[in-house]
Amino acid sequence: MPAALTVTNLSKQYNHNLVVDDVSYSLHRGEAVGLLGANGAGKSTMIKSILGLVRPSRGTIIHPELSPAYLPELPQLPTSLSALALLRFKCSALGLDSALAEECLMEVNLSKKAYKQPIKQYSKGMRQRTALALTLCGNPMLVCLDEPMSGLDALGRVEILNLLKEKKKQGAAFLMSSHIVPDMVQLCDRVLIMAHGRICEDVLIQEHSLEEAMALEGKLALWTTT
Ligand SMILES: Nc1ncnc2c1ncn2[C@@H]1O[C@H](COP(=O)(O)OP(=O)(O)OP(=O)(O)O)[C@@H](O)[C@H]1O
Repeated sequence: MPAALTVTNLSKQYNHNLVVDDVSYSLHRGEAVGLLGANGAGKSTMIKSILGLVRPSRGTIIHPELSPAYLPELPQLPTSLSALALLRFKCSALGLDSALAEECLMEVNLSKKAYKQPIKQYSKGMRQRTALALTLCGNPMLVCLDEPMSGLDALGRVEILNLLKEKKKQGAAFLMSSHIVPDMVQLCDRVLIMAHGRICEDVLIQEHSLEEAMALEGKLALWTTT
């Protein structure tokens, strides 16, 4: 099966600061890969390079998707629109039936009474659910998520993890950056530990268990203190 994403010898330098340093990995359909590392390790820069938002200094990025779906770390939503209007707009841009807009909002469990309210009246978690619905609308096959659980309460995190697991089962490939290790372990099949722009370790996740999350926290601590 062809890879959903292949990154080869990717580097990004800002002036004299090498923030992504000769990184290579691939991601297959139905696979989720996590990016774990301290603040400034280069996770967001790597994701933005894949999306073409940052021009790499060196290396190649290959994916069959015309434009991968993206949830930015700080989603900017048009706050005068309602979630429903926004999702209808996205459906029509993708050539999909606008009736799907409501389904997308139901998937992320946005409260029904918020559907027609302007986004400026939403809480942080409601905005995050709307941004996730927008990202997942149309069932994209390659999805880059930067801190997807940001602002979600405990139940919301479980709901969204279950949704992402379901999309993964349907064949979507995920590249996800997060600081919440137990969430990452639940979804991801591999976790790349990053420090100073490099991949220090590629950790296989087999059981998706709390024990694996604790072991991963330990490995992360080792790499971020050296
Ligand atoms: N536009 C830019 N110009 C110059 N330096 C930048 C730019 N964007 C990011 N950097 C630098 O690149 C490095 C990596 O940043 P990046 O945002 O990729 O880190 P991160 O791992 O996503 O961190 P966090 O966990 O805090 O989100 C940091 O040192 C940051 O200051």
